[in-house]
Amino acid sequence: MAKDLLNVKNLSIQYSTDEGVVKAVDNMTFEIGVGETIGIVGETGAGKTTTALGIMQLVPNPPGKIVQGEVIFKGEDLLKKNDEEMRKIRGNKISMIFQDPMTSLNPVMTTEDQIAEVILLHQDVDSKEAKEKARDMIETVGIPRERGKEYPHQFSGGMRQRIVIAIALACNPELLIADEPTTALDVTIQAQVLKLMKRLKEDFETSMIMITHDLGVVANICDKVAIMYTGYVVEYAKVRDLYNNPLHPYTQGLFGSIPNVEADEKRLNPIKGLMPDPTEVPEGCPFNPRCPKVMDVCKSVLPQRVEVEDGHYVNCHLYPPEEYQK
Ligand SMILES: Nc1ncnc2c1ncn2[C@@H]1O[C@H](COP(=O)(O)OP(=O)(O)OP(=O)(O)O)[C@@H](O)[C@H]1O
Repeated sequence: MAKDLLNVKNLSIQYSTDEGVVKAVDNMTFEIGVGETIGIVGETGAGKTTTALGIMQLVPNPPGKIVQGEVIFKGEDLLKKNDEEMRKIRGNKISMIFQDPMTSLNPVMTTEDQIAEVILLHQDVDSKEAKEKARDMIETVGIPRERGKEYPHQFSGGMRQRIVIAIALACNPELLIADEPTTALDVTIQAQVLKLMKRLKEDFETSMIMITHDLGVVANICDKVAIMYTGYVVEYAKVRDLYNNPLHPYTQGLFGSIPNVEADEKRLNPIKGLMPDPTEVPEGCPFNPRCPKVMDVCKSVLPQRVEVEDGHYVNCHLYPPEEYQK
């Protein structure tokens, strides 16, 4: 069993809005071992990005606030670090890749200068060495090193995202957080970028959090997965266990929403209904109004996390703790 690099414990993050309080992340717990990748999956608004921002201490405050929890990175709680300490960690030990590469790149700076800037900030090298390392990174992500002299607009979308990956990996971070890194790209380019990320993660032994709404991406790249619904993790397991034996009706619904070519199904079975208004999440289990297996208890009592098989956790009244507690 890999040693834990990151332990997120009971993390809760809220936003105060004019409409009321949004519990964007509610009592979230997961861990990542060295070299391991976890997928965080959920529909839009489930709280995936807020989880990432919480780990990086980048939740905008106001309106956001971390109300409880711990984010233990290599034995130290990041939530207890000050701005200066966090600046040294971000981009160096923990990096983040966002959905749209254009928002992360500076349009008026050459790509090699942008990578070199990060290296200079965190490593004890002069600018010539930093530039050389930057060109090495450009080559590592599959772009000819001479193109480092070019500006972001001279690259295609897929190449820009490769540059963003090069920036994120420039200081060989121990943890990479990728927030829907391929969503803005064409399907064929998506596959190439994912393949690249998978290879780099293995070469550099980087641990990774992959935020996505795509279960295919998870199957491809992740070791573990947390399924989120309205800020709340409903199921958490090794990828293989979750795919072989999805327990939560919401997870089962997500699988029912994927076209299955082999089964030659005529129609999909999308989950009925919509995610609730984030300021008016239903009492009890937040999924209860959409759940095909809803019981009375689901409408008033929030289910607790139960370990149904080794390392496979679910929050659902169909799995009462007394039956599964060892
Ligand atoms: N700055 C903010 N102010 C108020 N509410 C916010 C803010 N940022 C996020 N939220 C709310 O918090 C909840 C979680 O949002 P978050 O962006 O973390 O979800 P997500 O799962 O990453 O969604 P997406 O896939 O669309 O990025 C949503 O209800 C969202 O409206």
